[in-house]
Amino acid sequence: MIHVQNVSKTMGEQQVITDITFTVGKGTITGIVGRNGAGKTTLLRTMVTILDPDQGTISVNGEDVFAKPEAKASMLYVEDSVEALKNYSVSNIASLYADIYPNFDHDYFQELMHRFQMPETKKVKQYSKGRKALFSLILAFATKPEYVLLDEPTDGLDVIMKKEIMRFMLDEVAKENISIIIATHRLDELESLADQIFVLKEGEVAETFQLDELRDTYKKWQIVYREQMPDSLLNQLYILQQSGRAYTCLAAGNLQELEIELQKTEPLLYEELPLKLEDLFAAKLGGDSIAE
Ligand SMILES: Nc1ncnc2c1ncn2[C@@H]1O[C@H](COP(=O)(O)OP(=O)(O)OP(=O)(O)O)[C@@H](O)[C@H]1O
Repeated sequence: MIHVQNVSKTMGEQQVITDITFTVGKGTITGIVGRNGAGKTTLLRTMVTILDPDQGTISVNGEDVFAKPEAKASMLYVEDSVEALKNYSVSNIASLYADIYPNFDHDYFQELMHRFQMPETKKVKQYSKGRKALFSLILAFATKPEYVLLDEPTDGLDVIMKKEIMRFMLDEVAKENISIIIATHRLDELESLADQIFVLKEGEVAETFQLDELRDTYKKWQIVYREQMPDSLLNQLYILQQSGRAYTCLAAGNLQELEIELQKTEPLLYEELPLKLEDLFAAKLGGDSIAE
């Protein structure tokens, strides 16, 4: 677990982050969302001890990262790392990583290179922007960290590449129990993946969204009727999507009572679907981006 507790940081004259507190659990995806200049990079750089906080503490698995530098070894921060190495070949960089990171798994690296059909012979600078981003992630995950911190990992990439990278990250979380912390200005790219999202505004956590809490408050149902959903129920649910007589909806309030009412309307079928943060945003904000 990572604990960020009351962390503040001033850069030059400016208070860049103020009193930030949050926790990152194992095998989860955390989004740090905010506009340019909100303090996302400063927060990530402070977490991995590149910057010293003015106040507050950061601990990983119970160890303070400033008091015990080895505590930060389980975190890997990906920040344009490939840019600095762009004149090297892929195999040179893999060897370099193997030297620096004791857990670097060469077989896994090869497997990932193969899975994403990454040409191996090239110098990294010959990769497209999307391939460079993917290569950074392959390197990161091949070092088998517990926590990966990513700064705008899909910035400037096309939609297909973004989807590929997002799927890759979800896979890693599921298979390897890795925790990922992603800083981005695009809420919409995270809301279907993240377990929790912190919205940073002018260096402060302005809003927090947590899937765990959401599960206590909401239910998501898919309901199919012979005809249409009766108005009495329709008025009590938030319809996320309707396709003919099939409704995907969000229920809040007295969930037990609502389910009884739902059963009384005799739908052809209904089932509960897993909740995602994006459902909440759709219901609360009508899909507007809260990062704007
Ligand atoms: N070395 C520095 N000296 C003075 N101010 C700085 C320094 N580094 C960052 N800042 C200021 O801190 C603020 C937050 O920067 P930061 O890079 O953390 O934000 P960000 O949310 O990551 O934004 P971006 O997406 O643009 O990188 C900005 O206003 C920036 O000008």
